[in-house]
Amino acid sequence: MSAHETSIGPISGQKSSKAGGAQSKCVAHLKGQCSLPGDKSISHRALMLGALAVGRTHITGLLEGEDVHATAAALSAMGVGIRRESPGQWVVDGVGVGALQTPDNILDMGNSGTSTRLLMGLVASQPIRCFFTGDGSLRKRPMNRVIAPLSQMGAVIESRGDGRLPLLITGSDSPMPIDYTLPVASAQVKSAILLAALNTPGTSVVREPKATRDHSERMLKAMGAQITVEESGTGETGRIIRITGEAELSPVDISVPGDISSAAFPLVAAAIRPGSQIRLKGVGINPLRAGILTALEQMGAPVTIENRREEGGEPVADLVMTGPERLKAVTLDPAIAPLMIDEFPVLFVAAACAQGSSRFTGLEELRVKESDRIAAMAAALSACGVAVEEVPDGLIVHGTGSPPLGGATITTHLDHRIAMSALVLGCASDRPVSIDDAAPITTSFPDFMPLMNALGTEITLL
Ligand SMILES: O=C(O)C1=C[C@@H](OP(=O)(O)O)[C@@H](O)[C@H](O)C1
Ligand SMILES: C=C(OP(=O)(O)O)C(=O)O
Repeated sequence: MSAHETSIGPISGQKSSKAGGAQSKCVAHLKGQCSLPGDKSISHRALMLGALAVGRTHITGLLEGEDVHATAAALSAMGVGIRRESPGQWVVDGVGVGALQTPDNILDMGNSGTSTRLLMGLVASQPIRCFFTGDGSLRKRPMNRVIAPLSQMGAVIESRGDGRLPLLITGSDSPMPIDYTLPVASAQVKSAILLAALNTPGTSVVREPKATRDHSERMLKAMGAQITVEESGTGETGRIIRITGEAELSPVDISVPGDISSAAFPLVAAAIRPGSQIRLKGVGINPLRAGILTALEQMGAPVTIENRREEGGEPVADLVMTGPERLKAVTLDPAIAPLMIDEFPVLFVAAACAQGSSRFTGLEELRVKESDRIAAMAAALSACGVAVEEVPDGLIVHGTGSPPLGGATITTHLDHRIAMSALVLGCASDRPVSIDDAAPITTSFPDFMPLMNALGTEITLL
């Protein structure tokens, strides 16, 4: 078996599912309990930091979606031994910081922004060269946000000219530490710099004006990196992260919690069907990811948090949602945006079923995700009879408190979150809601349909 293979065959970041649509019908309510697939952000980091550790990392609960496969395939192509032992159980034989090899082919990152930006960071401070490309969605996404700091650290990055994939990155053999203030609230940019800093002499500093998910910092600390996190005291939630390079990371066993971004779909489906009662077991509730819980509470659908515990340095709990008689409209504080950035499309669905006008702003980042999620959801909701107003940095959703009309086929634009949000909308609409392409769902939540249907939804492939 070559280094690029696992016991289940070659690791590939390519889509395996056939294109085809799906449809969701109105159901009375959702009932039951389930566990969610592993957190996507933590899964990427477990593979990458495992790859840089000296020795063997055991991972349980790894998300086996296409985005995480893209990360595994790229690391494998760079000489890291990665093996799948059984569902969710993976072993990574780390090569140590600074010991990755130039892959012998282009790295296809599929649909995954996190894989691309974090791996660019990893490559930036090592004397290797990688070509990165991706699917039609990823090739439209902005990479200048990582190209700028990584170039300052010494990497040479050639892109198509507009800072988009495909690009070629030549890592530096004498990288320089950086003191960098993030111009956008982005955990991907922060993590790219932290990964580059690991093989850079001296101390690098990342200043984030608004706190973003801190999975990289937590895992780096657990593996023995010299990293400190300080509140910046600038009024907002800012932080200053300092990391000292030429590090040696020690492997740790990583248990990946359930993904709160995936949990948002059954939570909202239950919230829009009165009388629903669901329990989602073992979901990560890192405070920098848990904005969806605050938002749903403000809409009159509080989540009960039970059995709180800590697993692998991350807070975890069981989440119980009881579908309320009616949902209230909300004007959400824009400060919450980084704490639930990927959950907005499905929160817009909750707002469509609420009584009154909800206002969501501070969401300019949603326009540069797998699709322009503000435009895509505005189109989806209005096609289903919901009045919306698009603003440059957000969406106003005029809910009437009665079920949306539905009856439309929604264009998913290669975006898993648009696909799943539209299917959640169908659970509470007068007429079925269809999507043109269900394949993107496998990027983050391959078991979405069976899991949702076990809770009572009626979602079928077309
Ligand atoms: O760091 C991560 O794992 C992620 C950060 C977020 O992106 P940004 O950093 O672009 O906000 C999020 O949207 C993405 O799904 C995962
Ligand atoms: C934005 C997302 O992922 P990525 O940036 O990794 O493509 C997402 O999962 O919603």
